[in-house]
Amino acid sequence: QLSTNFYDKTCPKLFTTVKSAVQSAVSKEKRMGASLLRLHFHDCFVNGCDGSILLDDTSSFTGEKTAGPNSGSVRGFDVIDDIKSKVEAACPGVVSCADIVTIAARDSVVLLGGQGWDVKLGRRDSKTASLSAANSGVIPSPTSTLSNLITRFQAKGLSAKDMVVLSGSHTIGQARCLLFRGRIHNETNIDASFAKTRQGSCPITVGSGDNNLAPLDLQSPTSFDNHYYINLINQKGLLHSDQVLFNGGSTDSLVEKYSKDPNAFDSDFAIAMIKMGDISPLTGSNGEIRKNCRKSN
Ligand code: HEM
Ligand SMILES: [Ca+2]
Repeated sequence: QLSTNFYDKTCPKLFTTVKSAVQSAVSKEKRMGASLLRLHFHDCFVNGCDGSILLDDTSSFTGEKTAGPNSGSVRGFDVIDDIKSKVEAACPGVVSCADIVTIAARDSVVLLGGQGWDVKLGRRDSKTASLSAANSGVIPSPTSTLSNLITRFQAKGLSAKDMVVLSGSHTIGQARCLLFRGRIHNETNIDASFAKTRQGSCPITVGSGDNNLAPLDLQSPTSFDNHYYINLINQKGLLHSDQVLFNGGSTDSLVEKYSKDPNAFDSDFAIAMIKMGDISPLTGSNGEIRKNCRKSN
């Protein structure tokens, strides 16, 4: 029931408003484009794309922000607040926070050199959020096996191919040492000089340098390109969950394809992002249009 023209009459300036706000955020800090893309993923995988991840804790519920996969990790809430206030000024009470996150994710990809796609809109916002839902394992862990990743995505109606192509998001952004320490110190399917370089700012000792950052794509961490797949072929995936996509298993051929064909990556990415954005939206009289993305009306 989502549609690309949902706000054409009610908020004609929506797309230009969001785009210019994302542009100013990304020009201040390129990584923010990655953070906004990831925010959409983590929203959609927990109870659907309903803006639940944006809610602050209240006396009646603890939300998703402090969940394992999100705490100290997801970013971009201030940028969403900024976009929301500009959208509210243009068309008060009309556009959901869930849709703003969807558009901001697309605009981020485009600003960093990706292809873009027509986003479907009409999602409404949840009135609540759940810490336990966000901690229930629906968001895959970076230590996942390949079959685990496939299962997690299948549970959301996404195929193994969608999973491989959406993982290409790791062509931008950063990860913390504590999430790739095991890989760079203990695994053998890793390029030796790459491992050594990463070890330099991520010591083997647990608790030491945990929050030091490294780019998910060593070649071009602020360009949305297909280098992620080329890295995997060269055993330079940063996360365990990255390298499992090219490790002698069923997804090797797709990784090879995207490493050679950036256009196929761009167009399959667009298709998969639209699919991800379709996960269990609230529509009709369900949910609400939040005035403030951090709290229910
Ligand atoms: C396939 C399963 C996936 C796993 C296991 C995974 C895991 C991770 C981890 C561990 C990080 C680093 C977090 C930190 O250091 O705090 C990360 C970052 C990131 N992920 Fe994923 N991810 C997956 C899929 C996706 C998908 C589907 C998207 C988007 C559609 C995505 C977009 C990103 C982006 C853009 C970043 C960098 C964020 C930033 O720099 O702020 N990831 N991911
Ligand atoms: Ca959600």
